[in-house]
Amino acid sequence: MRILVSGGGTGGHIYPALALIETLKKEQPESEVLYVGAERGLEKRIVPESGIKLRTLHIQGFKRSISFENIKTVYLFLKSVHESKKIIREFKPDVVIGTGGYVCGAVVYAAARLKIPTMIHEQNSVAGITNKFLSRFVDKIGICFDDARQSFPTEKIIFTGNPRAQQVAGMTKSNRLYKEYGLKKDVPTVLIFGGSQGAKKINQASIAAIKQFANKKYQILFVTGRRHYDKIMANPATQHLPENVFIQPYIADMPAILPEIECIVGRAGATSLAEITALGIASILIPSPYVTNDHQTKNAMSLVSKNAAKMITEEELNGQLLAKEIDDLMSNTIEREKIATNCKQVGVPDAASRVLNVLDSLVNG
Ligand SMILES: CC(=O)N[C@H]1[C@@H](OP(=O)(O)OP(=O)(O)OC[C@H]2O[C@@H](n3ccc(=O)[nH]c3=O)[C@H](O)[C@@H]2O)O[C@H](CO)[C@@H](O)[C@@H]1O
Repeated sequence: MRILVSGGGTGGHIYPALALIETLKKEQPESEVLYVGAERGLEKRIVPESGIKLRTLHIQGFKRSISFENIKTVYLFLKSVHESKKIIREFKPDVVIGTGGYVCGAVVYAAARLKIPTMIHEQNSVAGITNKFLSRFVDKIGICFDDARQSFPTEKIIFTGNPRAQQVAGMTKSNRLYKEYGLKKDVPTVLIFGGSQGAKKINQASIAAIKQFANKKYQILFVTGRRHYDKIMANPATQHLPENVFIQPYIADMPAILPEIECIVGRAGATSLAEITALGIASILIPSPYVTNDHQTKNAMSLVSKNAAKMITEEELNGQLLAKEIDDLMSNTIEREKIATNCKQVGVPDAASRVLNVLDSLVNG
């Protein structure tokens, strides 16, 4: 199969695409893949690191308020559609899939106009603007939450789950935390991170909680996000860290460390939730209130309502509450294991194969 993949902006749209490509390479090693991303997206770094061919487009997202920038956005979109058609004619894909983010708006739209079979993958419980726009033109739509059905034409929808779940589900404990990140062996680990970009409020609360983490029976791996790291490491509160607190800017290979994590504290981005549910890890979710239609709260509630995760709102978040919630969960093994078991029940560990089946059916009829 020749497949053109597009999606980007943030890790939540890129990692599902990469997981899909990984499964494709395993199941159909002769297939050819081209990734089209945005010049300014996180994909520019992440995709080549995975050894996948990348072409980029100069494109930007719409501002929510009316502004002059949006005129530029329309111009860049039309230019990118034109550019995408050129890339598609050169690469000659059998099928094109978009995994969200504005860049795939231009690429998938161009493919549909050229009558190439197309699919989009929606990771969230509420559709993003790009996928909503594309839903009119594409052949199939893969979803991960039943709530997303409301956003799309029923006849195109297939429940697939998020391909990243399959990548993570195949992982086993590897002692990576100890060998690569210097954490202690055989001490339960709490991972704190704010999505693929880091989250300022979660970072502030974590810094405020550092002293309260000292002398606990668990250790903390606090991942700040690359752009916040230097400032955080210059903060007086991080100068003398307790022995059980470790700080990193970013974890390049998150699936490899997740099997070693006892509890996750983080945003409720859809791809993070796919990972958490694939393995069954207890979590305390702090949804970002800054995303379209508050979709992270809806993502989080889909787990909280099944007692498959705990939740703190960003409004109530502070260092004291964060330290207390972590301590309560880490001190109560029975509750933690119950949450982890419920969490695993909602996972879709074969999601990448499910998406590939849809793509195969589009190509082979
Ligand atoms: C602010 C924003 O627009 N967020 C959206 C974005 O989130 P964001 O990009 O933060 O995405 P997710 O939380 O869904 O996924 C983050 C991904 O980055 C990985 N990771 C994170 C930190 C790290 O150090 N290393 C690493 O590899 C995680 O393992 C995960 O695979 O896309 C998601 C779609 O999936 C949406 O649900 C989120 O609402």
